[in-house]
Amino acid sequence: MPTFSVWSVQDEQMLNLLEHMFYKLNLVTHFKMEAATLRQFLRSLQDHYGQNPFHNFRHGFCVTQMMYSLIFLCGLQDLLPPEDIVTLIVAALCHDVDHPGLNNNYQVNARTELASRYQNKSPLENHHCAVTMAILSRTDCDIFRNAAPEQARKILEGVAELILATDMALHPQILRSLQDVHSFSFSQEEHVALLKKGLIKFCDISNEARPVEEAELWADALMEEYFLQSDREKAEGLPVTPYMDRHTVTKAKSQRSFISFLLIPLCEALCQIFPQMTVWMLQPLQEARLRYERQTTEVSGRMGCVGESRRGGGGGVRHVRSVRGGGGFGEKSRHVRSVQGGRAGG
Ligand SMILES: Nc1nc2c(ncn2[C@@H]2O[C@H](COP(=O)(O)O)[C@@H](O)[C@H]2O)c(=O)[nH]1
Repeated sequence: MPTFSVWSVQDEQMLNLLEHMFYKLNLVTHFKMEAATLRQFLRSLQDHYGQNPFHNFRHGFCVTQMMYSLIFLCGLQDLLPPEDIVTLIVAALCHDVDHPGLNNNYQVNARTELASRYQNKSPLENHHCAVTMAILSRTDCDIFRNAAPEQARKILEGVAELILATDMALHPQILRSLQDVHSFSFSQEEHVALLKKGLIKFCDISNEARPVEEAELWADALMEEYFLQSDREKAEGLPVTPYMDRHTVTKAKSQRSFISFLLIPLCEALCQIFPQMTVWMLQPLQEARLRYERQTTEVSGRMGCVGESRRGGGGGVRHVRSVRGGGGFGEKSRHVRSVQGGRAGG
């Protein structure tokens, strides 16, 4: 369940729990996976995840654990074939493998080798796919080695498609398509394809649906990674990603707008298909939004000015201006633009 404590498990335990998920979902039997190969696949993934504050193996584990919870909560095993279930789990597990802790924005602006390799198009997500496929192509890690070749090919294709869908630059487009589906049908291929993208995206960004102590740790880790990136952008004379600047950004405001404008709308679209997500996912998100709203107004009140700031005084005003933009819906449009927008997200 989403209330499971993902921060209390040790590295080795994560491997055991992941293994358990494959067994419990009947994937080992269905795809004739060999126990040693599954273990080696998981260990190799763990080795290939970076040691970043946020984008590390625990994040991969956490996203997979959320997917596992949703599979049970939504009864997906009765609605989708095992090929789709394994695709969802493997994609969740691999979706950020070998993340360098610097997002697509940085890759493009710094003209990194990854950006040029993928012509600035979702460089990180393309890289996560490439590393995933390289690991799965090793005989000792090929968990689909005993599956029918055509079946294995389709699964890998599906995994790649889902990993690519986690580029936040695609968020508005995927969300809109989900919102536009009015009578969802499991017999319509396009509906199911869209649902799978919606599910992995939700799992990827769903930390705030977790209990507050768990969610806060994730938000802190993300802020730390963001601040390290913007420090580096400054040091290298690159454009500073506005929502990563330690001198203007606060966790409460960042989370409040992320939850309001990106996470809740996605969750609501999924709740249309699975109303059982309302109590377990949407309600905790609404509570988290309220908590952050309270935090931002409390700080504003204490400071006796309109905006919250890490620096106070002039920094507060500057932050209000830079986040709100000036227009009535400035905060929303600015956040969506800067997190996803025309520029690379990741
Ligand atoms: N401000 C917040 N941003 C978040 C949060 N959770 C996720 N994110 C952003 O989304 C992407 C997801 O992409 P991935 O690289 O993890 O696949 C992530 O990088 C963040 O930028 C959140 O709680 N708050």
